[in-house]
Amino acid sequence: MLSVDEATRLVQSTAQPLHTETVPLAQALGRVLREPLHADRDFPPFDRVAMDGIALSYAAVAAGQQVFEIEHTQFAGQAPRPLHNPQAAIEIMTGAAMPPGTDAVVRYEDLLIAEDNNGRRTVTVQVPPTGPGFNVHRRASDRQQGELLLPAGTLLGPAEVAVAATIGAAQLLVSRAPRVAVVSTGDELVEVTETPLPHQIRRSNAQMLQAAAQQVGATAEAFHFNDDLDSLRAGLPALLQQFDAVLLSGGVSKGKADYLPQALRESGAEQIFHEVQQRPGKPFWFGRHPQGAVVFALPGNPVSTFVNYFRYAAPWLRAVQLPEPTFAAPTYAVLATDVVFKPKLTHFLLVSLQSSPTGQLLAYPERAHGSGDLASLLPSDGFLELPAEREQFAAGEVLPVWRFRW
Ligand SMILES: Nc1nc2c(c(=O)[nH]1)N[C@H]1C(S)=C(S)[C@@H](COP(=O)(O)OP(=O)(O)OC[C@H]3O[C@@H](n4cnc5c(N)ncnc54)[C@H](O)[C@@H]3O)O[C@H]1N2
Ligand code: MOO
Repeated sequence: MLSVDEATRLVQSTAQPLHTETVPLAQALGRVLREPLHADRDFPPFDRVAMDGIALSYAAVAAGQQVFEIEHTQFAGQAPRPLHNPQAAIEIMTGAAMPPGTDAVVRYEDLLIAEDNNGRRTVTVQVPPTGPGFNVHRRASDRQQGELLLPAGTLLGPAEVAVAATIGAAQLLVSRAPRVAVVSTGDELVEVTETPLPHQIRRSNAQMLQAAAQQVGATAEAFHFNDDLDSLRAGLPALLQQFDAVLLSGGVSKGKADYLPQALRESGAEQIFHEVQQRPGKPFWFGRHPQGAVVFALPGNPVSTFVNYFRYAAPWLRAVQLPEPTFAAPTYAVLATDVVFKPKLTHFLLVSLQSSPTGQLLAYPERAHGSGDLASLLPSDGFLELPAEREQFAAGEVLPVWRFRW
């Protein structure tokens, strides 16, 4: 049977970059940038006043001057008017451009302003600036015009959206969202809005996969088939041709109604593998339509579907949005208790994660009644990957962790 590493390599080998599209900045969150973005101006674009107070020439302070006449007041957004008399000062606000002739700023907290009967205002500097540039955010001190800010392949979060906004990138070239068909199979499954009979359950896996695919920037449509070879044969070919990925749950193990591997093959999908040396999720079927979708047919037990989605499908859905598909390396956590797992299978162990006072990420195994225990996902933050070669895992061991909650 295929190892988890071999299965991972085969899944990764099917990732091809998706085409691009242009979206308005307001819709770019969570998308992957497919063009490099450079600074249109220096950051900051002018010598920026960093404190509310007065701007003056440091040379006057260095010469021992403490009292300055205020020539005028300048607000942010006003074109700067120069300082005429180098022994005077300009009252000034944070965000304004430094007026020509000034090079240092004194905060209101460090000065006293007095006004005489003629409305003439003078300022006494109580805490002098220590040099030119004091309380000034210097032009180009952060980034220079033309510098690369966001390379192609950057995942756009709020910080990236802000940087795109500041350089005037109102439209962004991003990866097209992966189009995903989410397919549940099974006669026991009813709609979420229905009241199940005693022997039925609601279709939770399809909702889960749809939500999870949306989380990585995909658009996901849901479909359902009963355990019936003819309806699978009739419905699957269109899905395989129209979508980038088809995520199925259920119908892939040894049951008499587990028709999916056969129906997928008859619908034009090539099997790449069936069954991986892992728990949960051993019956995982993976394949591809030569002109269409990559197919993740995940075992139907809810935890099995969930864990296998995050272990194989989510990284794939992220990778195909990159200019050159690459797969993020796993992160690591410290096992908090001893664990014994005897089968010769890679074990995906549900854990909750806590940061220790010494800065370690500690993984606490969560109680779970096997891969049918949907509710065991609730206290869990991710799953550890325990290698198949060993049975005993000691508290303190560092192991790969796949997080589904941050
Ligand atoms: N003889 C064997 N039986 C089973 C094996 C095996 O190796 N030999 N493997 C077991 C393992 S491991 C798993 S996992 C399951 C997976 O089987 P299927 O992928 O064929 O899934 P189903 O039988 O269709 O369903 C399993 C279970 O999950 C529930 N389910 C399915 N779809 C959904 C959904 N959309 N929402 C909520 N729940 C769903 C379904 O009702 C079943 O209870 O097979 C073992 N059997
Ligand atoms: O894949 Mo099954 O989930 O081992 O129970």
